Amino acid sequence: MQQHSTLGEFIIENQKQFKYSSGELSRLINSIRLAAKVVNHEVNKAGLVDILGKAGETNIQGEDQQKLDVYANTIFMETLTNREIVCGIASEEEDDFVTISGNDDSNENKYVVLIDPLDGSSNVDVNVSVGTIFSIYRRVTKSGTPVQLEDFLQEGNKQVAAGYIVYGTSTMLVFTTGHGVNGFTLNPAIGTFYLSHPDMMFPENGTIYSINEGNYVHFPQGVKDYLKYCQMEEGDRPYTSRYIGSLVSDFHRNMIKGGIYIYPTSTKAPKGKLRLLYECNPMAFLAEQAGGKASDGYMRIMDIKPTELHQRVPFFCGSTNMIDVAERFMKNYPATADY
Ligand SMILES: O=P(O)(O)OC[C@H]1O[C@](O)(COP(=O)(O)O)[C@@H](O)[C@@H]1O
Ligand SMILES: [Mg+2]
Ligand SMILES: [Mg+2]
Repeated sequence: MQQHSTLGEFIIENQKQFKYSSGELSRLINSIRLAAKVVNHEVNKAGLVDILGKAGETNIQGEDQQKLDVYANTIFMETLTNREIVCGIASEEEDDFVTISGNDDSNENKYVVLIDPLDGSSNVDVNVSVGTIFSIYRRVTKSGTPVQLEDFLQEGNKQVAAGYIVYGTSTMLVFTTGHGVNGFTLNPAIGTFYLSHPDMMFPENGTIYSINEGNYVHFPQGVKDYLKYCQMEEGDRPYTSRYIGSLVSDFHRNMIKGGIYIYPTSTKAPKGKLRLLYECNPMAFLAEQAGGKASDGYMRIMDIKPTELHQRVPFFCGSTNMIDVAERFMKNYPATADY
């Protein structure tokens, strides 16, 4: 595909590659593109409008919702609902999944979307890059009937598409439909996404590690051992520590430069912090499509059978050789998280 073609052209050009290509998935990705532009507009002027700070509510995970969490959630929910292209949506900011029924109460649409409307919430007020993460599945229950929990609790290896938007120095939409990973940069002057990063690939090796070392004393021994390994004077080590605190932004940097992101279990978070369905599975799909790897330190993230909508898992994601080494340290000790 010729570089700098628009996202719209790319979608039309590649539609025939899309599994079950009936145009529905294209319309769905186009709607995510639209919602991304609306949210981007608000993020870019966050200090000027009343969108900073806490919303005064907590979500089902007991986290204080930021105003931008709520705003982004509303925009993505409305954009996807109004276009009647999905039969159900699950979101970090919604307690339960939302059934989208058509005018006649049934819904022939075949896709469900799982979304983290605003990723990196702790960075919103301090003007550090944040993102949105999405994951798309075909429903498994009969179309025309109300969507069920089982339509959302599918293994990551069943995803038909996944991606993220990073609202950073530039705004990019990066996604996969199972045929590689492509990145599109928004030209804010004309509101159009252009193909700027075709066929993105994780370097097999990297020298960057991303982890919140402030939790070091609470980490499992395998993680402590791996961090010591990263910091030793040997070969291409010590590695460089880089941690933005927005999964999307840390992942994006590591995919371009080579690196590993780890959010492990800890005595404070025995199952880890990140959510399997709308954070780890979509990033794992992208990582694998970009020649990288994603696990919980022991098993492939996308083979984990989900049991709850907001379940958390430990997350190791990045350059293949770095994940292999980290897993070798983890496998010296029994897994602590069970699901
Ligand atoms: O502040 P911590 O504990 O290091 O956690 C940071 C991690 O939590 C997250 O902010 C969780 O995502 P949300 O902001 O969507 O809740 C990740 O983006 C990030 O990598
Ligand atoms: Mg998140
Ligand atoms: Mg979030």
